[in-house]
Amino acid sequence: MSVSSNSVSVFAPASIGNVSVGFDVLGLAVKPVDGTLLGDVVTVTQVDEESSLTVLGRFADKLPSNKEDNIVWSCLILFNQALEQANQQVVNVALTLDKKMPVGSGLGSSACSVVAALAGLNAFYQNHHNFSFSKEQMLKMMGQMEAQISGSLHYDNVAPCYYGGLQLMVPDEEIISRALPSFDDCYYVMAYPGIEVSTKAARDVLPVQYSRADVIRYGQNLATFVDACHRQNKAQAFSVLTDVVAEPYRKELLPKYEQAHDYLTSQGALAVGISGSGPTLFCVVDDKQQAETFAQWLNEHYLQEVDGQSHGFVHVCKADNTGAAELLADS
Ligand SMILES: Nc1ncnc2c1ncn2[C@@H]1O[C@H](COP(=O)(O)OP(=O)(O)OP(=O)(O)O)[C@@H](O)[C@H]1O
Ligand SMILES: N[C@@H](CCO)C(=O)O
Repeated sequence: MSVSSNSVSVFAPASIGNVSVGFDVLGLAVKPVDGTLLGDVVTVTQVDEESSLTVLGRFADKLPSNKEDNIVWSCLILFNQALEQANQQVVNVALTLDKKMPVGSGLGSSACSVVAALAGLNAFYQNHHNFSFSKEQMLKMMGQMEAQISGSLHYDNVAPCYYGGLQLMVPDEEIISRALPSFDDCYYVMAYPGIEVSTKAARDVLPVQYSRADVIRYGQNLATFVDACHRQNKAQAFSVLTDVVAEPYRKELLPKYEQAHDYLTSQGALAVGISGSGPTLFCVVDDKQQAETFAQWLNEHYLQEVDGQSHGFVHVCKADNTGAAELLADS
């Protein structure tokens, strides 16, 4: 991708929301080991004419055709309001969204667009107008946009997507998210089956109340996982990666999920779970060859055909510790 002197392009990566044990409070950014850009790219270019939005890319036709209904446009409006409040000059920009991420996939698709747009605008103003908002201010705006599109405020996709790595949401408005040490030798096999599950629909199937036993198990699993991350104890971390909040209810929405989960677990996967609100499945291993073998199996057994066509894909990934990143010319 080439970037002209008055424009900035930012890439924002896919993420695993919840990571099984932290419903709405844990998220991990991931990147394919083969170098594929799994995420969205937004380019911001200063123009004399009115501001505009162009949508390109493999999944562009899955988005509303009206620019006002695209979350990237809402990001521009929010960012411009924030500039005015900060007494900064607002300039007209042409935005281009390269929509590489399937919508309703559980890969944090809307978060990728939100983060690429807002981080792109911030980098543009920093590079060309010598002004930028702080990372904390940016993350708050990202959360606001994610809430607008998905109907509820959860940072578990935008925080890892923006900051990179494994992020834990903390109940402090000034901090919002803390980085946890992740397991950098692990592979995350991400299998998107090619069907759409809306985040709202996947939240609607969840119970309103949970039993005391589930609450205790949830707290113990999350606490044990966080402790194991800090001590870099992989065996302990993945032995408790069991979701008692969402997976038991959401798996009904995901054809072939349960069979895939049971097969991969029986073959030695360290953990298998639903990425975000699904339908993407993630599977953790610490051996590259095993990751490739599982990826092949998931390609053959988890992807679905819709109207005779398959839109799914499988990627062998690692943790993306960079998060949103400016793309340099010709990168
Ligand atoms: N740039 C955009 N990217 C993604 N979704 C968008 C965008 N603009 C508007 N939308 C709309 O927002 C809704 C996003 O729904 P949802 O939250 O289920 O998707 P998602 O964020 O892609 O899901 P997930 O987090 O599971 O990947 C869809 O109806 C989609 O058409
Ligand atoms: N934590 C959110 C993530 C959505 O991608 C959920 O599971 O509903």
